Amino acid sequence: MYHGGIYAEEIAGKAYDTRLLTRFARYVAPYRTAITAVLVTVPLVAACRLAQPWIIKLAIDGHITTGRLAGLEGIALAFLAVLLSESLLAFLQIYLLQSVGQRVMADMRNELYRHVMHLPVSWFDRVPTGSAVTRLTSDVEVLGEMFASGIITIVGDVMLLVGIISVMLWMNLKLSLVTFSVLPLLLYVAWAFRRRMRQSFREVRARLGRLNAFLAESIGGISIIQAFNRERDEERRFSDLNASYRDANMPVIFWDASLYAIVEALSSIAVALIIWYGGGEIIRGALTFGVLVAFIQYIEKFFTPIRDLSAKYSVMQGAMAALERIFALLDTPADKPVHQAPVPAFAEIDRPPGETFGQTPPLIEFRNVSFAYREGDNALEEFSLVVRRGERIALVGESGGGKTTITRLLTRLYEIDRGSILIDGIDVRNMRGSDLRRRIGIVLQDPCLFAGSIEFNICLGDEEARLRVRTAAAAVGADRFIERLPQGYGEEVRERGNNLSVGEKQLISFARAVAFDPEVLVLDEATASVDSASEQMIQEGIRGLMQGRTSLVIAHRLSTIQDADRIVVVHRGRKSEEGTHQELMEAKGLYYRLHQLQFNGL
Ligand SMILES: Nc1ncnc2c1ncn2[C@@H]1O[C@H](COP(=O)(O)OP(=O)(O)OP(=O)(O)O)[C@@H](O)[C@H]1O
Repeated sequence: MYHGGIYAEEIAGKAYDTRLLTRFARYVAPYRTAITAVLVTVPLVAACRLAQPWIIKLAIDGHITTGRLAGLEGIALAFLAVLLSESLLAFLQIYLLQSVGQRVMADMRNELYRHVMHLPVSWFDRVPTGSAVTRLTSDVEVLGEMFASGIITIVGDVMLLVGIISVMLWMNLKLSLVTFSVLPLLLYVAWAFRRRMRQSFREVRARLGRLNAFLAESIGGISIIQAFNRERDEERRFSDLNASYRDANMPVIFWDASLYAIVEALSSIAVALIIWYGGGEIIRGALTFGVLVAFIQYIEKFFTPIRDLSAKYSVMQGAMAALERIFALLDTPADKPVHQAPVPAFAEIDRPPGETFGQTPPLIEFRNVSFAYREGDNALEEFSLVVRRGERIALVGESGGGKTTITRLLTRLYEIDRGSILIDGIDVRNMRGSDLRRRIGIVLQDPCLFAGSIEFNICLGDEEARLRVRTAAAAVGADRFIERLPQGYGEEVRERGNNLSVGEKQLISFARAVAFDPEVLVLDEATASVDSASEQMIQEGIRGLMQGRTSLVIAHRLSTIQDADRIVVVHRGRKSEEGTHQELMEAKGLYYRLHQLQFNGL
């Protein structure tokens, strides 16, 4: 009797919204045959339920009280047939409804996942991961609940209620009015209690959210918790949150149980009224015994759907809220559009006098690029950089200077606000995201590994890259450790690569970049310190990685970039210096100071 469940959050809105349901109908349309079959069963089930008390009335008035045995078996058989038909039809209805529900949910999850995969990275900055996961899981689940106990069953309940009221009125007007005298109270109780429960549900939902967030964080950070002996403390905090969640559930249980009890009591009162009034009528000869029994049965069939209607209404409200959120997510524009309006091409850009590149444009050019993650807080300001084919460029500077931002803009994970970024003289906004990213390989600071084999982690399922897995691993020197593993390239990587060392994870991510054979390589050097043997292994890997490629390296250890073609110092979103190691050391500027700091601790 715990209707509405944890999905009853944010229930305030409509229980029926034509716009949302029309759009939702598109997902149900492929299963229209099953839905039509369900729609046929709905009135039939209602008719079976309606017929049972009527058949009992016929048996009592026509045979039992008159002592006429002939024909009684026929009536008993008819009763049995109606009961069996009802069971069979109800089975069909529930089975079909729920299986369509599961199929629709699976389709929606697929569509949502496909969509989320193409959303711009900036969207994930705004929306917490947990919220995106909720859309794909519990929000979709609510729609399943709508199938199981919403929409169509409501239609069946309403049909049954209208049927019962009509039959009662037709059988005996006065007796019906006596029965219906408890109705206003029943309706009031059902709605008032349901409203209280909704308020309590909201609290339950909020506290469950807090509990889940805490769990995710503490399980994710278990090694830190254990390393700092925080287990006891964490247990206490969890226990408090758990108790608060338990307590929030108490009012819900109270109102639910009360509603159940009160509806039962009211239905008993209605039966008592019928026995009292109907009994008198029978004695006076104004009513038959069969009608009285039928009335008592109808009352039982009448109260249950009324009690459940309010719960079903909550399910519908929850479903409308879920649909609203799901469609809002689907309407978030995916991947950045390829700009149709002319973005200035290489030849059209105003250049300062004296600057020429001849006929061939450089491979990469940042031209006066400005960008802000948050309005008014520029992470990059008027940044310009030219990278020629085959060059090895190092980006250095203090933390938070904007180095990573430069690489994100180049791969169009974020859109620039002003200026332009050109590749081979073509503005990246005129290129398709997928084409652009095929040309640029990226190695992130934190090597991201997925559950699957080492081979899968190198090629990520791409067929072309799969052919290059072994040569790529060999190029970065990852083959040595992979071949020592019991399963070699088939060795399973556990969650986030927990069974591999930091250096090994790095090498796999290098091999991945090589396997995709990009023209340009962007490498965000890891800041994590590894022992000197691993360090040497990684440096060798990096050399293999950059072999014959144009590269842009974000360097945290200046020792690794002294032979770069050019070093660019990024400071507070601007380019503050540019030159070779030798030139910058001689200039005695920011680079020189960073160098002194790292090597001499000055
Ligand atoms: N997703 C984001 N949303 C909002 N602000 C961000 C985001 N990513 C970075 N920033 C901010 O932008 C600025 C530049 O960050 P960026 O990551 O480019 O620096 P960085 O030079 O790469 O630093 P590090 O060397 O520590 O990696 C910082 O002030 C940072 O706080």
